[in-house]
Amino acid sequence: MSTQEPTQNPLPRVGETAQMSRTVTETDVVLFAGVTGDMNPAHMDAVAAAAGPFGGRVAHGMLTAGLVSAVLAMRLPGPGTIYLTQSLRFVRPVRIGDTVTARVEVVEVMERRRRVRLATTATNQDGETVLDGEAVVMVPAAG
Ligand SMILES: C[C@@H](O)CC(=O)SCCNC(=O)CCNC(=O)[C@H](O)C(C)(C)COP(=O)(O)OP(=O)(O)OC[C@H]1O[C@@H](n2cnc3c(N)ncnc32)[C@H](O)[C@@H]1OP(=O)(O)O
Repeated sequence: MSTQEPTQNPLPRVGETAQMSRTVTETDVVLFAGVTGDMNPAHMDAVAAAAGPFGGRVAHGMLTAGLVSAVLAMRLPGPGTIYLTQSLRFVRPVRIGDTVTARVEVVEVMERRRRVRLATTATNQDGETVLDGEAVVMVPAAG
């Protein structure tokens, strides 16, 4: 019989950062439209989108936001993370072929309730911010 306490998932520290990059493809946009049902012509119809505010098709804003979710889940805090809240500002459009880097930075750790607040941003290949916001997540003690 073991008398050892079970180990807990570690909480991150304020100032820790993580990021992931992805080049957004035609396939990404079409698959995202199919999964969500968001067939907005701004994403799916080149002719209609050409007459729109961006002069062409753009990626779904929530696809870009999904890249933030991926960083939270896979890097920081990492696997097991549970989303609680996420604010978002879509600052610039993301076009097919753009390489988006989603980045998160820990700004507050609430140890007792195992909650973490993070600044969340995404930039394009030119270093321009395309999305910013803030997330609060829970880091379960186990799992
Ligand atoms: C439903 C889905 O299918 C649709 C999508 O997913 S569309 C894809 C996701 N969205 C985007 O790609 C939009 C990207 N955003 C932009 O390109 C720009 O924000 C804009 C062109 C929409 C507006 O830019 P601009 O005209 O330059 O605006 P200003 O800088 O002049 O600001 C005017 C005021 O508006 C405020 N503001 C601007 N952008 C945002 C934003 N994303 N969220 C909240 N507020 C925004 C800005 O702060 C100014 O406010 P102020 O009080 O006057 O300072």
